[in-house]
Amino acid sequence: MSKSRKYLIAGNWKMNKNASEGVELTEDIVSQLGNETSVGVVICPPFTALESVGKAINESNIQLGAQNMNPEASGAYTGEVSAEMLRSLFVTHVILGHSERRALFAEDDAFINKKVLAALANNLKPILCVGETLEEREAEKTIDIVSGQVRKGLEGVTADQAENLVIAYEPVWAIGTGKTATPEMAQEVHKAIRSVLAELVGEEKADKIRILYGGSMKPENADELLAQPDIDGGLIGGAALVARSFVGIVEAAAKQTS
Ligand SMILES: O=C[C@H](O)COP(=O)(O)O
Repeated sequence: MSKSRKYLIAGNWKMNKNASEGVELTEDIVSQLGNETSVGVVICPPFTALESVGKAINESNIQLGAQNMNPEASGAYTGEVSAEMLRSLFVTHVILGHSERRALFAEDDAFINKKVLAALANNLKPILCVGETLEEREAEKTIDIVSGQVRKGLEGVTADQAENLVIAYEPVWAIGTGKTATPEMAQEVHKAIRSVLAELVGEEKADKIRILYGGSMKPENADELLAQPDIDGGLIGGAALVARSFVGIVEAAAKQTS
């Protein structure tokens, strides 16, 4: 059964690929994807490869995403990059609040919220990442944790801005571990996220927001995950670094829509 929401497959390269390696991978993805337009595709390379990858996707339907940004417009923030700087490189999406940034760089919900608001104010589509740790899952706190992250991350977002939002549910214990949430486990959380979104921006708008799954997604498990009613795509880490795997996941999404 096809959904009204267009699937979105986003590749998060994390700290992998320099500029020339990024171009090589992108060219491979572009040639394997051909004219696929039924699925939205975003590639999120490191900052240093944004410009060259942006040129390599120029003629294709692929969009460009960044992996982070600072909420301030400019100033003395050594090492940081602003929304406007990303826009100047034709970036359309930005991953915010990834669990690696929360855990390794101490980003909290309030800071992530500032970034979400700054991204939206600058016409960037935030991909807000949420997800529970293994300890939280075992303590049966998953829905509370994830709902809280969505509420705090989206504080101040208006219903009019909702169409530009993307949420990614990434159970921390499934990231880069080869362990995937079962489709049923993921669907339960995605459904809960959609009801929080409905509370925040109304049911009609919430129905249009894409909620991606992330955590060891690959062509072999993509069909089942993407078939779930509230899973609208994937945020792909490891499998996005291999053109065939990444394109395989896009093809799985395309199959769902046909
Ligand atoms: O942003 C992507 C996620 O962290 C998933 O990474 P993974 O596919 O390597 O598990």
